[in-house]
Parts: sequence; C-alpha cells; structure tokens
Amino acid sequence: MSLSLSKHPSFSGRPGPVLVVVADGVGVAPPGASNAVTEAVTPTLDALTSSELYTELAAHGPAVGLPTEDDMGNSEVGHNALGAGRIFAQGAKLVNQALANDTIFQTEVWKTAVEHGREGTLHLIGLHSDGGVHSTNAQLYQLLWRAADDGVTSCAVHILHDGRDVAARSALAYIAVTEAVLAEINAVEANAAGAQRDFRIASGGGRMRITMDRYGADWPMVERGYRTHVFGEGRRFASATDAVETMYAETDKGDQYLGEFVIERDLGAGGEPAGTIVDGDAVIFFNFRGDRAIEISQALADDHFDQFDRTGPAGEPRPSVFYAGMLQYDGDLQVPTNYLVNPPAIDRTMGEFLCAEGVASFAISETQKFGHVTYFWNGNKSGYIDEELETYIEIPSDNVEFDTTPAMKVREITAETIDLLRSGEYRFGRLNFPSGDMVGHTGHLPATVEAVEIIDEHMAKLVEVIDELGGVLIYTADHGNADIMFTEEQGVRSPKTSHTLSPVPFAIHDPNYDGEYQMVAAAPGPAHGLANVAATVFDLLGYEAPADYLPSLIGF
Ligand SMILES: O=C(O)[C@@H](CO)OP(=O)(O)O
Ligand SMILES: [Mn+2]
Ligand SMILES: [Mn+2]
Repeated sequence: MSLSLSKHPSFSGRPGPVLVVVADGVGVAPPGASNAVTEAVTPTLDALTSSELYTELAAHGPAVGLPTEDDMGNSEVGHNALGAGRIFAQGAKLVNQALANDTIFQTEVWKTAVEHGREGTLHLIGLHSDGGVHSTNAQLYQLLWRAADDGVTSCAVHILHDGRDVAARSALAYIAVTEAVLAEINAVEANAAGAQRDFRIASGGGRMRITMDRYGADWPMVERGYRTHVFGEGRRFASATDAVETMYAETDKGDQYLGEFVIERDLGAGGEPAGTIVDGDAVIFFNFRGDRAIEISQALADDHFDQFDRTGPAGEPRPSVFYAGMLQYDGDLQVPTNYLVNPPAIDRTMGEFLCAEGVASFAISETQKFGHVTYFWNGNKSGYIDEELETYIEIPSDNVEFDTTPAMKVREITAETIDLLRSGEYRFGRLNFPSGDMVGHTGHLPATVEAVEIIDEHMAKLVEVIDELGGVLIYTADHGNADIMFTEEQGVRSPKTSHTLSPVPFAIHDPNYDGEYQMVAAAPGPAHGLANVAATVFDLLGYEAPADYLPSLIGF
C-alpha cells in the first residue's frame, strides 16, 4: 500500500513544529496520597490538562493489543500504538494464540530446540513472573510440559526475578509454583525405558541486576547474566528459595535488584552447577518483549560479538548452542534469527509516511527510553527509516537506581529538544521523559513526586518555545505508573513498583488555536486509545491520516 499523504482538506497546520511529549508512566488516577502525579506541584501540567483541548486515552488491555482489560500497559505496546496509529496484537496475545492452537510446537525452531534438548540440555531463560509485560510463567510452563512430552529429559530453567511488574518481593511465591511444576514433570517416567527426567532451576538473579539490560545502557549487566547462566559463575545455593531467602536477609532491596545465584545441588560437596550451557545445548529465551531481550540474544547467539569476552573462567570457548527467542525481537537487526512466534506485523508506521512525504523529524530521549521513541515507535525496528530526514538523539543515562536521581536526564533532553525545535529543520518531533516511570518503578514515592515536579518545570520551557515558534505541543504518556505508588491494606502501605491500568492524559497546546477544531466528544470513559494519536498528529501537521489509521482525536 502507498505511503503517500494527502493534504488536509481544511487545515494547513501551524507555522511551527508539532512536538509529542511522552511522559513515560505518568497516568491519570484519582487524587490521593499514593498518586505521585497529583501529590506533585504541577502548574504547567495542570494548565495543559484543564484546557478544552484535553482528553484521556486508554493505554492498557485490548486498546493497545493486549489480551484482556486486566493487562496493564507498557512502553512496548504504548509506543508501538503511538507510532503505528493502529492496534496490533502484541507478544503476550500472539504467544497465547500460538500455544492454544499448537502452531508454536509445529515450528522447525521448536523441533530443532527439542532435538538438541534430547541430546543435551534444553535451557529456558526469562523473566520469572506473571507480570505479562515481558513474559508469563503460564507460557513457560506450557513450554516445559511440551518439552517433556517431546522427549527432553534434561531441562535447566534460568529465572530472572521480577519485582517490577509484580509485587516488589514476590519471587519466593513464583519459585514455589515453578518448583512444584518441575517436580510434577520429573515425577512422570520419561519413557517406557524409565528414563529419569531432570528438569530444574539452574541459575538466576534480579532483572535489573543481570541479563535484561536494554539499548546498550549497561552491557556489564548482560555479561554478569551471561556468565551466570552459561558458566555457572555466581554465589552457589542448594535451591532458588535458599538464594532468595538468604539475599532477603542481607538487603531490603526488591527482587529486581537481587544478586545472581547458581544452583549447586549437592552444595558444599564440591558439586557442579546444576545447569551450565555447553556445546550442543538448546537455549530458548522465553520473553516475548524485545527491548530487554536483544542484548542477551546477541551475546548467546551472534558469531560476531564484541561487547564483552565470552570465554569461560578457565578460558573455555563460548558454547556453540541452538538459540531461539520466543519472538524475533528486532526486525531490522533480525535478532534472533531463530524464534518461535512471529512478532506483531507492524507496517506503514507514522515515520514511514512522514519520510515518504519528505517531512523532517526527530526523536530524543535518554538511553533508558531511547529505543521507545525509535525502535518501538517504528514498529520494533531499531534503525533509521531515512537518515536524511530523521535525527535520533540519545542522551546517555546514568547507571544508578533512579530514586537517587529523580530528574534523570529531563533537563538535558529538554535543552536538546529546544535546540532541535529552534533549528527550524524539523516539522515533527517526539521525546520521552523516562523519570515518571523509571523512578516510579523503584516504588519510592517522594522521589517520584520530585520526578513529576521536574517534568512539570521542563514542560513549561517546552510550552514557551512552542509559543515562540507557533507550533503545537501534545502532552501524553504511554501507560500509568507514578499515578499509583502504593497500595494500602488495614493501614499497611506496600510500595507499588508496577505500571497501572490508568488512562493517560492527552492535551494539545496550540498557541494559535482559534477554534478551528475541537476534541472529538469521547463516550463515557476513555473511548479513545494511544492508537488514535498518530492520526491526530497528521491532522495537526496539515495532512489527512492514512485511511486505515484509527480516527483522529480532533474534528474540524
Ligand atoms: O522496565 C521495563 O522493562 C518495563 C516494565 O517491565 O517498563 P516500560 O514498559 O515502561 O519500559
Ligand atoms: Mn513506559
Ligand atoms: Mn515502566
């Protein structure tokens, strides 16, 4: 289908550029002590969200391609929807479908993995919770049972504690369920000859400590995970439960930050790690979401890799394995080459139309969310669409626990954005302020309030430059997080580190506005979602949105 845009029949756009600000994780929830957004002093956001050009958007569940209304939104599905202007079934749903209709197990990739698993060991690595943002344990269990039914007798599970999309200290509960599933699998004779099955947890650690880095923010984190999973380097414990209980006693940190562990079954008797990765093994990374799966995939599968030395502690060469991802995580990089389920078939994104039309645009954030406004915005493709017309700016993130730096790089992102806007070279720009979400994920309420106040201060600077240039500013978010920072039961407060089901704000600041358009009256509740934003941007740029894009939020 063509990528050409038609001029808008009745609106030619504004003299200045259109800027979309995504305040990551800054949702809309009833005011209250747990709401870091309403607890913050936010004069600029208050003005933006009390204007007539304001509405709320759904950013969770089916509105962003997730299975049910109980599924909280996240950056992947949110920025996919923002950049594609349509709703695509997302990883969680695609994997559930492929499991339900068995197609996942009919693939050559699964059959090859099982073949390697029968000869050696099948390794499953991934985020260990039912958070549904990167993975679900329900999907892991279906892979485990099928592997057993398909004749695998040796299977090692490498678990990454969550505590970010689920309760901060929920690892023990998830481990208990997985250990019960593994015991049930092992209790069944593998075959008539009575071969004993040996399915076990072999290694793991906190998801913000090992393996699940993204956008090259912290390769040493990936190396720690690689060495733990592959060579069994890390503190030895007799069980994952022992590892977590020991670490809980040593620190008050949540699961996401717990250290790496390696299981040694007859601990202390000079035993071996329970499941190192050796030549001929198969490895499946069972996360369906790509951003935090790409680097470990490259480390485990790429022949050409130079981010760290992959040889073992005694100089042993890196193992040659059959590696597969649950999905293909990057369509541009083709990472990984082997995968079980086709990723969302996102095409004809906003960026492709703008480039086809010769419209210059920019995208900017700091490392932690840089890929959100490029890779996810462009439909899980990490490269430029057209380097002549696009400018992607990454402000390096710090590698800290972000409650210690509530501003993160909001100041630097704002300053750079103002320069880009004033350059006069761009008609469209998008930025992501990560702090509402990244500080929200620490569960630290005061720091998150401070993060939101700093965002507000810098929104004022962006509004000012949009006024100066006669452009348009759109303020929105990709899902909630900062809007609910704790839950309370019988007076006891528990930090809530996860995203929320809240709607997100959508405000247009248009200094030349003279009533040319109005917000489309929303039915009760957020009748619109993030996928309606792209058509609205095309309107404000003076173009007609592609016919199959979800409708604009404004009417003329
Ligand atoms: O940090 C992440 O990977 C997710 C939560 O799991 O957050 P976001 O979707 O905002 O990137
Ligand atoms: Mn987000
Ligand atoms: Mn988040």
